[in-house]
Amino acid sequence: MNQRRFREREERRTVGIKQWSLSIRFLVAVRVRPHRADEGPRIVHVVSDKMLVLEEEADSRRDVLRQRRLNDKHYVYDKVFGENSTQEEVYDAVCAPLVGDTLKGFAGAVFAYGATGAGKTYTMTGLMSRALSHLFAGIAASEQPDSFEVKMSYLEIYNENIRDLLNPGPPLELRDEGGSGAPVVAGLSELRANSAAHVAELLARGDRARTAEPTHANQHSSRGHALLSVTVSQQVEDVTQRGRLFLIDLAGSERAGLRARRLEGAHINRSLLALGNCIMALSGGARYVNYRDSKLTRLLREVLGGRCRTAMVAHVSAGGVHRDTTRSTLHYAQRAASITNRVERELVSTPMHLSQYRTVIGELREEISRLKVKMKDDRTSEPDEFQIQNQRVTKEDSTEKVNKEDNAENAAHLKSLREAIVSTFKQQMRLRRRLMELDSHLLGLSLDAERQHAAISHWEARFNRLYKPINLPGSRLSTQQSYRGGTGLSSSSSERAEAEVAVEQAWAELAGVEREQEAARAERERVERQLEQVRLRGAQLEQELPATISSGPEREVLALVCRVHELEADKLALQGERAARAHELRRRDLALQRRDAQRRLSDEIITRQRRALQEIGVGVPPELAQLYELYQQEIHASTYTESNDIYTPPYRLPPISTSLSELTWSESSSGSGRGSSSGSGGTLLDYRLPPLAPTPRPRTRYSQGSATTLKRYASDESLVTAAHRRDPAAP
Ligand SMILES: Nc1ncnc2c1ncn2[C@@H]1O[C@H](COP(=O)(O)OP(=O)(O)OP(=O)(O)O)[C@@H](O)[C@H]1O
Repeated sequence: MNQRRFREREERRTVGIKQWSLSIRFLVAVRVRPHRADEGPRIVHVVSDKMLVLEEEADSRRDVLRQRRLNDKHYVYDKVFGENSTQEEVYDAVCAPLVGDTLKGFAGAVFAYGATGAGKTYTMTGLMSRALSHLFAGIAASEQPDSFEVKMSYLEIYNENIRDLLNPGPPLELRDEGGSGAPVVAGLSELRANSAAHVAELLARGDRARTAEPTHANQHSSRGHALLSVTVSQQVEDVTQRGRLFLIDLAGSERAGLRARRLEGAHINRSLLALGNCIMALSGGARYVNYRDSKLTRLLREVLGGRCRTAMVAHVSAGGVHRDTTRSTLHYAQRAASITNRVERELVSTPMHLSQYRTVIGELREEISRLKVKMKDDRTSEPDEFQIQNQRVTKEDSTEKVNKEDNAENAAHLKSLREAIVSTFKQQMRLRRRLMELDSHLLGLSLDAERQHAAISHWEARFNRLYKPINLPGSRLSTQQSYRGGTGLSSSSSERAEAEVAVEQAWAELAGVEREQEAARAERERVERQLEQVRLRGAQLEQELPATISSGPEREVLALVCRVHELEADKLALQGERAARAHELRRRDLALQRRDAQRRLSDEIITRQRRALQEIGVGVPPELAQLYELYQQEIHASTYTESNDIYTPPYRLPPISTSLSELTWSESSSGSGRGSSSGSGGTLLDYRLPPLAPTPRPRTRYSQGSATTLKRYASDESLVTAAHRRDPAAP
């Protein structure tokens, strides 16, 4: 392709680039795969290039959890590609801007997300070949095509094992290079690509080596994440500029339903969850992002955490049989998209005092440059006011020559002093930043450790009987051994295998985290000592100032430099506070997530209990009905406060008024009602519901029927369930 054609094409592509506004670092697009006749009615409708509608079930009255989803849902993204979209359109809007970035020495990434058979591989195949042709065309059209070198590697992560797709063999090890360096896949082949045709051949070879199996939705389903990495190096004078493009075809996001696939599914879900967490943390401006949770995120640390642009193309099928997976994909994508927008809001709400500091620092810097310019002018032209006054008091008989020599000597001394002070300031700033980074890293590591402990506790709780016999608190190894050696587990062997993998990984991660904590603490101490030395040196230099400086503007410049330094230090201190606050918020977020999970379970319990009662024709005692109603009001009240009505979490308890009238236990039928209620205990047991609230509140506190008292307990699920449990037995 010659230069003119390349430019024409580039101009066309700028449309896509413009759509990708600079404020969006993370672009979220959705592509709808063409509908097939065997997939049920079409339920996904593309309304515009940014919006689509998901039709919900028309008749869901029998499923109360779904009643709130009766209305069709609208979803908005940065870009929506309909069923007739072409590979070229997707490429131009999503990938072309990143290829432009790669040629300029930046990194970029595109992820294909979605359930099995939704079209991820189809899209990525199109993007991969186009991206590489575009790269080679860009290089050929450049001024110095020979200064470029293109290398590619292609790997697969399957069951947390890394495989080289260009040179298949045993699993490869992912090694942390230490510090903040990107991890390296030991032994991964990185081949030099000479042309688009050569690349096509390499890609085809890699695709053949991918792990694939037929699934219910796709005869040729890729079971692992495939990651193509293209590195473009350019020699610019004596510097090598390096751009990188990652194109990632993620494994299907659906839950592995088949038992045989449970482990595979656990690994897929784990890495997709880790990826989602990283994207959310990054989009939310978090200072610490946990990449350690999966190999996928560890490998993508460079691209996710750097200042590069990333795109996610979520894929959905238009047919009704895929409704659940489609909904879940749309939610995942919407969550990422909505959080991206929140970044802008957070920037606006930067604390006022911090922005004031910035303004003052900016003003001071302006002042410094003004004075510097002035000083330069003064030295080369007229003497300044200070010098004029100096000259006036200087004795008439002093020779001009002596003055000049003195001035030159003074100026040289001042220059070296100023340089020394500025250099110590810079050193101090660098060390302070490093300290902050280390603090933030340590905070993140403690969160990381907490998460791993939580994961271990989860499995411990689930396999309680396994842990009980050997209870040696404080000794991690022995707990682990007790886990391995334990018996009496009632779960299936695949569950046991899943737990074993998860617990082992959690312990390994924890050991890694602890090692990293130790190293970070040691480094922190070292940096602190260095900082103290530099600060002492700075103070000594500052002490020299009044004695040696005779020029007013010079002194002023140095005083201002000192002031800037102080303010910078204050700014860093504030940023540190902010990081600590952000850490606290993340901790609370975790707690909220747990509360949410508990609430969802409570909703589920209540719904099932009601369904069970309805099925056996048992009424609900009036006070319990009232509690239901209050619970429902509480849920509605919290839903109201949500500004984004488009995305409503699917687990809210639906309105119950209609069904309530059928269920309400009437006073006239109280005797039989109570009798049936006690019968319902057996039915509930048949459903194998877990034990209800452990500590029922005294009945008198809610049986009085007072609205205010009831309101106080309305959001307390344990009370609702406790009420339910106690009522059948009530006299
Ligand atoms: N936009 C599209 N236009 C035409 N056909 C498509 C499109 N997207 C997907 N297909 C076809 O649908 C089938 C499934 O697509 P694909 O293999 O890309 O799904 P996938 O999401 O990668 O699935 P898996 O996760 O199981 O690998 C393929 O036969 C593919 O050719």
